[in-house]
Amino acid sequence: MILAHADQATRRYGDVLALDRVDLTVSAGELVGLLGPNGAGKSTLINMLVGLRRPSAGRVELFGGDPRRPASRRQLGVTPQETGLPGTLRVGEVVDFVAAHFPDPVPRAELLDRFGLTDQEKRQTGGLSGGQRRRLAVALAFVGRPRLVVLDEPTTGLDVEARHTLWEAVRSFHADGGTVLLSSHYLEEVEALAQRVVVLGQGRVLADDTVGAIRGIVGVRRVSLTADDLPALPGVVATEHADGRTHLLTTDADQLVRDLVTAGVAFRELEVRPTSLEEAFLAITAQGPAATGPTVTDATDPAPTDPTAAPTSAAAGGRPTA
Ligand SMILES: Nc1ncnc2c1ncn2[C@@H]1O[C@H](COP(=O)(O)OP(=O)(O)OP(=O)(O)O)[C@@H](O)[C@H]1O
Repeated sequence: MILAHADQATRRYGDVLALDRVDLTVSAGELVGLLGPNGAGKSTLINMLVGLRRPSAGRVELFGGDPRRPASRRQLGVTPQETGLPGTLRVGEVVDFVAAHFPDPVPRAELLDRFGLTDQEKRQTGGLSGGQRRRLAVALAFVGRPRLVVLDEPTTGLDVEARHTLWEAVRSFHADGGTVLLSSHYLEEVEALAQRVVVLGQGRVLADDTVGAIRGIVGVRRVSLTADDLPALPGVVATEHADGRTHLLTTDADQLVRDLVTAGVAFRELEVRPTSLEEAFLAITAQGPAATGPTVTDATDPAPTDPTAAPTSAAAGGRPTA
């Protein structure tokens, strides 16, 4: 059963094309990670799916209806990127206030325990730390026993322990049959939680598949070496320089090494290793519509334009992204 659906959803803010014909389907029981750099369109997509924004073109559906209708949102729990809490209310009171809107809410003590907030129950929310406030905002998405929870960067500002507590809560919700869509900058978060990852870049879906499949399809390798001078080399997705070493990201490490030898490069300490999901993700993003990898430094080669190049086929190899 499809719980949330975007069909060619497009959103403009004035001249800014924030989302460009995005297709996304979230089915019951899935835990989907939405990954993308700043400004990729994650919040815009989430806000449209939960009824906070209207698409400029295309269609969005929640539980088979218009997300802007309250009836469509009854079984939804949301934590937007930014939330305001009434500063003078105590944590327990805020939970009770939200719980009062639902027929069968999670008991206060159980919810606070699940999110590591038991010790804060009697404190006014205005006196909480940023991380505690964030945890409370996320906890509130679960209070009404929703079928679908949508979390926009839920762990921003949380320390490692708080992040792990929150992951456990999300996992247990999912294990009990809940459906989750969460956006994140943290790749380890998506790897730790999600079965499926949708990569957004510049308002487009660049890839939609399992974490493993995306890494496999992209197949980016990191070729590290020390060399005084490097010519332009084909097949290099991105180049980084650090501590006197050059790191070349490529989808064909064997060919790159052959090219280095053919070009007569006097390299030392050559090392080839697989990349993390983060590097694979950056490689996909770097080859999005305008080829602007967010943290890839000093890309010396233009992104390949060959439509069969690996990152493009990452999109084609996954679920339909056109
Ligand atoms: N209300 C708005 N008015 C004008 N432009 C907007 C508005 N909201 C978002 N945008 C623009 O739309 C694009 C997508 O923004 P969005 O917040 O959806 O990205 P994001 O992937 O959630 O980014 P981040 O990771 O930084 O939260 C950006 O270029 C942003 O500047």
